[in-house]
Amino acid sequence: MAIKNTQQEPKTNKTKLYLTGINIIIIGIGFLLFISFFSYYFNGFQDQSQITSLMDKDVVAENSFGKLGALAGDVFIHNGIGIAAFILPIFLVLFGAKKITGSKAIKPFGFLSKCIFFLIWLPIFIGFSYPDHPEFSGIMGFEINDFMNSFVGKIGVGFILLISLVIYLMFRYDLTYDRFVAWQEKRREKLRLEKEEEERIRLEEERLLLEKREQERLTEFNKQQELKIQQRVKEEEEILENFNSEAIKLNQEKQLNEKINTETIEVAEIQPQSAENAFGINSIDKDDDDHSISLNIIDVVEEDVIEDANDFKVQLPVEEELYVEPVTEENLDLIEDIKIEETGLELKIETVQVEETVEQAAARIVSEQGEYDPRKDLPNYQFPKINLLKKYDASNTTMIDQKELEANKNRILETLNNYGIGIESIKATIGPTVTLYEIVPQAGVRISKIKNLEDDIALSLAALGIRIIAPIPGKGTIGIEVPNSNPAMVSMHSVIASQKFQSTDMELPIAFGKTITNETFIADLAKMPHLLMAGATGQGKSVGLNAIITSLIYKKHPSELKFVMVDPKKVELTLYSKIERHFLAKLPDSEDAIITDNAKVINTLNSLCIEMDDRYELLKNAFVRNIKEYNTKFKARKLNPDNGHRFLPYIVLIVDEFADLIMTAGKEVELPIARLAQLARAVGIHLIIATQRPSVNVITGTIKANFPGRVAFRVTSKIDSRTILDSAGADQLIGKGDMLFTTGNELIRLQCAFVDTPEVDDITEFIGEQRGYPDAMHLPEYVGENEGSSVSVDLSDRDVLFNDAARLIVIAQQGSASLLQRKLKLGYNRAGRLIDQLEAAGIVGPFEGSKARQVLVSDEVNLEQLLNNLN
Ligand SMILES: Nc1ncnc2c1ncn2[C@@H]1O[C@H](COP(=O)(O)OP(=O)(O)OP(=O)(O)O)[C@@H](O)[C@H]1O
Repeated sequence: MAIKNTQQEPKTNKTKLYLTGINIIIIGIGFLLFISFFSYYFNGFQDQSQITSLMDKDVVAENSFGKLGALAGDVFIHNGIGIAAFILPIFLVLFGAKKITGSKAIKPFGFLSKCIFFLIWLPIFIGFSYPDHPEFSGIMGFEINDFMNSFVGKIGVGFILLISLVIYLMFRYDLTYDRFVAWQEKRREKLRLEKEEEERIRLEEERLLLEKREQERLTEFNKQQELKIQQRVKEEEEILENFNSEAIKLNQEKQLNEKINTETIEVAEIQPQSAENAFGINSIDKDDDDHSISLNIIDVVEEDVIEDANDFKVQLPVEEELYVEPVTEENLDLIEDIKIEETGLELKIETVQVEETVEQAAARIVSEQGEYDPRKDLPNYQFPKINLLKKYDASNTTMIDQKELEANKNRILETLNNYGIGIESIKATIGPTVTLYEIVPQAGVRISKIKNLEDDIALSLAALGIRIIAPIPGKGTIGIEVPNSNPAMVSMHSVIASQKFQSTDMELPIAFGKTITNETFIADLAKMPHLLMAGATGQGKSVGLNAIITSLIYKKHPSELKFVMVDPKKVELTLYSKIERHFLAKLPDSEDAIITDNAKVINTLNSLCIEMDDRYELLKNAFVRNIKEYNTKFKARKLNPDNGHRFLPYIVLIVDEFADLIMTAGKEVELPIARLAQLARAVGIHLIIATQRPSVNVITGTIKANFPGRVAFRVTSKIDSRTILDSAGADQLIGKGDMLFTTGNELIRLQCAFVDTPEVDDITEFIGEQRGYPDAMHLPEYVGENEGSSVSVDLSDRDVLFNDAARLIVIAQQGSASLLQRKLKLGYNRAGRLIDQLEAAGIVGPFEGSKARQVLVSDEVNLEQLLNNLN
């Protein structure tokens, strides 16, 4: 057997060799035909005329493959199928190559089956489209087309060609109508996604542009601030220089006095021990009658001449020699001892007290008077009672019934099942308005698949507001939030009365409402530190604002918290005017504490910026970093109120309709808001801004970046939701206080607590009837750029400090507002106004940029005359 096998092998090899040879010939023929066909298109016309005499030896064909090539071209192209004839040599080459290599990648019959249709269709099509070029359609294509043309007409031929191509493609590519529709849908989806992406990019670009502009504006603002500071520093340096030259003058005078003293002592024949010892003795008067000497002594500690004070009477006979020690704080006691024990002199000396340190002084005052209690201003103030809030019907809080739960569960499972998604387990958590179904999908199910079924699940549950959280952060499950058919109302009463709120130690606790697990949810505004609220109209924004204000009022004493309320809608916050004297802050010259006029908003916001700067100054001087540390230090009486220190209440700015403000006042509002949002957190100024329209030109990049706390009630579009929350979701809420809250991390779905207008009315009434402060807290004055110009100065309405300011300026011969600020302890604005009045009265010259103003009155005598004239 083994021998037989070895004999067979060379035989098979040989067959293979033969076959390879044959296949090489086939490939060769393929190439030959291909080149012949190709060449035919260039030389076929010349060869055509000689085609009948090709057998004649003298006839030379132009074709690259000679007569044979010319013949092949004539048969296959001219008399055959035209350009479609190229299919044949390609097939031959592929066939031969396949047979030799055995490669699966080469599929000659696959190629042929794809092209066979075109062997017929293409010649007819070319004959139909280019009847003047039979060399491309071949006689066959030309004739068939001609025949069909006479039979069904030109349109008929075109129609048949088209139909046949469509049918061929349908079979070839399996193109059913469903697939066509699916393809269409896919295309539409792609277009939609592209559009969305374009929109996103556009919005992003818009946001970046606005941010850039914002940045530029802020840089400009900072530059101006810096210039102002530089000017102020310069003014102060000049004043310091003046003081120095004054000091030098004084020193010279003092030295002159010393000289005179030495001379006086010489006259009295009392020699100081040394030259230094004489320091401190201003003059010595000798009285010969009662043998006494009066020493007029300079207070060395203060380095100031204390005129006719400290007149030490030294009782001694003139003959006795007196050694006067240098007068310093330490040796005053010593002198006293010496005078009584050794010399028997009676020296009347004021006792020098050892200075207390700040800590010691604070401890002493605290032990005498106790810590500073800001609430002592209104000692009898009563916090609003909990029963002012309505409980609402208990049946309102009944939970979702079992049947609904079961039905929802089944529908969810069914829907997922229809899409081939298996579930391992499902769990329901019932919230006040929404029930959360948590599902664990079977291994291998893609989360995005479930997320995509959001609409299908909503459809099967026939409910609005389905939100799918895939996955729930930190849980590894997928959440499907389904609104309850009978939502329960979360009353403000229930959240305020909750243990969590009552025992919280947050600085500014806000009880928003309840979570999906029915827990009371409280957040600290001081930590947030600013809050942005958005929601379409009627979705619970105003109720939300009332809930926030109510929470704060229930926790804070009027001395600890002030609201600045801006209400362009004029009706939402008016109720709070009753607590003006307790909880509100306003500009000194405004009548209403609730600001409804947009022009006033600008002044108020700028005034808040001044308050912020003032507070930063106080914090800096107290060496603390934030309001909490500052107030603790102040309560411990470590900060002296004489140095301007005061207890700082939190200030919460509430703007009800921000979009309206931006529309009317634009950048003038945006700039101070952005400044406050960026800087005010440490000094206890917090912002709550609500808007119906969360579009990018209302909520600009800078504002957004500084408002990490966001609340979204229901909005109308995904884009709005993205603008406010940076993600979709708010468009799927169900309204009526259903809200999403975030501080930058996860989104929390909450049911906002409901507080009705009559309840707010009762609370404000309760507080308003109690004794309050004489007026709302006054914010620093702000004089707008236009208001402060000298044109509007009315000299008949001069500041009460006008005369003092004028004298100060004339004595110092320096027209600077900061001098007035320091010496008269004024705010920047009042000092600025005084300077304007002084200018109008002709006491100082006009504003000269960075230089101090010129003083036009040379001395006090002239000034007094001028002031008399003015009076
Ligand atoms: N937390 C809530 N619980 C129950 N119902 C609510 C809640 N919040 C709002 N609603 C209902 O929705 C209605 C509209 O709420 P609200 O006035 O707060 O809307 P809004 O967003 O301020 O509208 P607008 O912007 O037009 O002032 C309320 O009258 C109330 O019936």
